Amino acid sequence: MFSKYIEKLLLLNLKVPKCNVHSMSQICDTNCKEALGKRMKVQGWVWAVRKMKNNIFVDISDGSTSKGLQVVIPKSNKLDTLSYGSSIMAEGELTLAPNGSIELHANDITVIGTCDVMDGYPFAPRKQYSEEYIRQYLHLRPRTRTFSSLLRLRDLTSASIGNYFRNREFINVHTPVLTSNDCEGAGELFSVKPCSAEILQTMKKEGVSEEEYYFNSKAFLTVSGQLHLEAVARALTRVYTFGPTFRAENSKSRLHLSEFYMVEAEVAFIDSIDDIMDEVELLIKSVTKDVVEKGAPDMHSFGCHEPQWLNKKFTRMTYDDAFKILENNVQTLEKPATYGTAFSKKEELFLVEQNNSIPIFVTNWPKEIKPFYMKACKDDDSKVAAMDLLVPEVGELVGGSMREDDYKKLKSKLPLRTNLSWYLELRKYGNVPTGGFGMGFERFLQSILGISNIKDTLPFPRWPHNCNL
Ligand SMILES: NC(=O)C[C@H](N)C(=O)O
Repeated sequence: MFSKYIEKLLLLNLKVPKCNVHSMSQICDTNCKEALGKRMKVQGWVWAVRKMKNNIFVDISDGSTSKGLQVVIPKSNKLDTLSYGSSIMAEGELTLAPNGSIELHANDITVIGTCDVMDGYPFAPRKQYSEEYIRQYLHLRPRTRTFSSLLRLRDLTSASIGNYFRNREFINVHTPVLTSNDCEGAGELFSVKPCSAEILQTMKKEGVSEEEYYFNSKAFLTVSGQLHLEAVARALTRVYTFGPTFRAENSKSRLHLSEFYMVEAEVAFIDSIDDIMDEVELLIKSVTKDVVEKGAPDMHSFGCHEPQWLNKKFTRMTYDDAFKILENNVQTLEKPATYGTAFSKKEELFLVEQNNSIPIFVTNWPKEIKPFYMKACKDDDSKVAAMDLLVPEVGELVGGSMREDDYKKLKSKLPLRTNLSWYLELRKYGNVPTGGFGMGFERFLQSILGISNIKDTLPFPRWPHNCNL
């Protein structure tokens, strides 16, 4: 296996690293017999140090895999500055330990960066810490085993989403982060204005508003790439974007972030929301299967299992039917549901729970509570062809709809949105029906990895009053 990796590099015409430093993933994951007896150089951070009678045992990790490598050094070496948390480089021979795993018998260890564990380093080996405790040290959190597993699983999931779309012939489009539109119309925008001294001075001189000077219009951080994606879908047919989106919601809940990544897809030439739901279900199940399979060691060290719904068909029901279920369960819910409003988190979670924890697509929503761009249902003008996917523990994970493609109907909904004339114009030239969806990436990670708090799904979470680090 190990030599196969080298072979692959050579095939790609890439140079095998000269310094002969190998990653833990190359050494531990391949579990290769060929590497045994070879001299290797490794580098990483120390998880734990055990001083025994003749030898010092050091567990190190470079973060490339969930596994650590045990380095064994004769005690005759003077290594006063070696402690957990320090960074080291070790050189020696790879051998098989009595338990069958690979270890490095080092004759040389260099401490690259010391770690004074008495001077505030917040983690000690083999100690369990709560997520809240670890979250206080965002800059050191990647050093913990669980969080480094999370980061690798996040990477794997993100790559798997890219592969899924490629296999399904979707084209990746980078939609802008800076925009002048509020796609969702909910006003949850962060506004952007320049703060360069030079520009500020010019603005003052010219007496122009700070907010509108730079772009000639107000600018915001995007809440969704959908509108731009609709423009590209009317040329490339099947497109997706996967990038950061921002919502100025005043919520510190375990399910909200001010900055989150969203996977959004848009498909042209479709005429039913059912096609969108089929795509969402396939995406979620394919990516989850892939992560469960390829990420097994990290899922194990992270302490999570394959989600129970993975092999079950997702339920589909209308808003009206979901509402009836809520109405019939007033006692359990304490508060009666109000028809024509969005479901509360409690109601969303209840609906999934009573469905044996199988995800539910809720369709045919009252038009008043959904954004302007959604298309009316064919058989009921008071409802829109939209869906929300509700999943266990998280509630709403995906939202999507057929888009209003009738020029006149859309125009009547746009009077207050003069800056969206370009969006309306899409319905004028070679118009086609489109539909699409958006899935919050962090909520997806929460649901497949069983993470209770969304702040533990990405390295540097942003939420109200928290943007210092
Ligand atoms: N692309 C989408 O359909 C997502 C939708 N704009 C939302 O933010 O919920």
